Amino acid sequence: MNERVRVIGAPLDYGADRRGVDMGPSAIRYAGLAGELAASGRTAVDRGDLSVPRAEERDPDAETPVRGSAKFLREVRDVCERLSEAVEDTLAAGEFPLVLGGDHSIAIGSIQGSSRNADVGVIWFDAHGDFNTPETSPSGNVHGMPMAAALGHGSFAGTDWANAPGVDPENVVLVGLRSLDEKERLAIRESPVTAYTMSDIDERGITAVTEEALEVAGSAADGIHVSLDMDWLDPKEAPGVGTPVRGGVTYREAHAALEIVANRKVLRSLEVVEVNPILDSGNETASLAVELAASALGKRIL
Ligand SMILES: NC(=[NH2+])NCCC[C@H](N)C(=O)O
Ligand SMILES: [Mn+2]
Ligand SMILES: [Mn+2]
Repeated sequence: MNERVRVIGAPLDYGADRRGVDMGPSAIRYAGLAGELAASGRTAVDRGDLSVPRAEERDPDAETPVRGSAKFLREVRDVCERLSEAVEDTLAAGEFPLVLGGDHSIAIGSIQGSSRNADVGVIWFDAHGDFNTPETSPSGNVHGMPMAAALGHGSFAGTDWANAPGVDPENVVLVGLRSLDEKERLAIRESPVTAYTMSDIDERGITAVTEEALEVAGSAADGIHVSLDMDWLDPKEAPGVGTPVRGGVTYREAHAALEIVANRKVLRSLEVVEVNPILDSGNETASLAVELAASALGKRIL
């Protein structure tokens, strides 16, 4: 893993129907990101935020190049294209990309950038599968689609900006699922991706599940992209998210999982998404996002 960390903010809220998640990068920095990265033994450079046009000036239903419903897809595409380049440049410079969301649609850009000309596995810590397509999505929100977009499902097939050909679905692992839409559920079952629900974590424990996830994702030759959706955690720990679902992982389980990720030394890129300061209480979700990023990057107590 590269010692120098490059922080890239992606203050995008077009993929979610809740405003406020665009303030995530700011809240995460305010919660002490720089200090925690230093405490993880990393040298960090903050490249600031990608620019995102204001939503008030945009038309959610402006014509999009796909069938079905995908709100603000043009805007999501615009930001993801620039994010993909930023992540690719970071890796080319020998630095580690840490992407701050923004809603989860930014994963389309970070996964593509991380896997450009590389063989990369993905671990997706999330209450949701984010495996909808514009055809199956009940909401039309693109933050429910990034995993399907990366793998080229539905009308994302053959869309250069969205697909990540360097990611083999055999090396994709979803961890912590507890809220799936009906068609999304079938798509996950039919796909070669590996999925662990909260019941798997209940039965086998977070340590065994994370180790197995690393085994599966880690068979990709060039490392793993970890996508951490803060709604993976129980809403009691992380209230500041747009789509909370009861019954998530605890504070300790989340730290344990990310420490195990760090121990493997296969992490290639990391993103933390869906922090919504408007819905948060006392910036605690942003603080937790900072702590968990530090654990993933190797911070230890002793
Ligand atoms: N990244 C997220 N928080 N995704 C939530 C997705 C919710 C729902 N499954 C949808 O597609 O609309
Ligand atoms: Mn989620
Ligand atoms: Mn998500």
